Amino acid sequence: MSDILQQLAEVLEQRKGADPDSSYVAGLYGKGLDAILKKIGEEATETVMAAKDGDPQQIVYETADLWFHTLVMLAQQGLGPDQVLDELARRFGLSGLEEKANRKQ
Ligand SMILES: N=c1c2ncn([C@@H]3O[C@H](COP(=O)(O)OP(=O)(O)OP(=O)(O)O)[C@@H](O)[C@H]3O)c2ncn1[C@@H]1O[C@H](COP(=O)(O)O)[C@@H](O)[C@H]1O
Repeated sequence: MSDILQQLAEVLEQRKGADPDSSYVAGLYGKGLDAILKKIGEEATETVMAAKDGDPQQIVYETADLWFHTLVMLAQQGLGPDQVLDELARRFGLSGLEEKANRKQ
């Protein structure tokens, strides 16, 4: 797995239980799941708008914001990037149609 995803996941774990005023992530945890999900929605919209504008730097910036907030959501739910990467690895090599067929079972 990407080193930075692993390192970031570890920091996100460390922020659990921290004073909400002590950091951005601790503050998000303190606000609860709905606040985290709201950020994901906002960052997804900003990513879409960046892609429509076609500015490569902005697309990367907004996608990083989206990934980051998704990682916060995973951590809040007791999950991490490992599980998502494992799922992508499981799908790798399957065609889209095979993956779709698997979902129906
Ligand atoms: N990668 C990030 C990261 N990406 C984005 N952000 C924050 O996510 C927010 C993005 O939201 P917006 O673009 O809407 O900006 P904003 O208006 O300032 O957002 P709000 O504060 O109003 O929600 C900003 O506050 C960014 O600073 C991040 N905050 C933290 N990290 C990582 O998380 C680690 C832990 O962060 P702390 O808990 O703050 O120490 C840090 O060491 C970083 O590695």
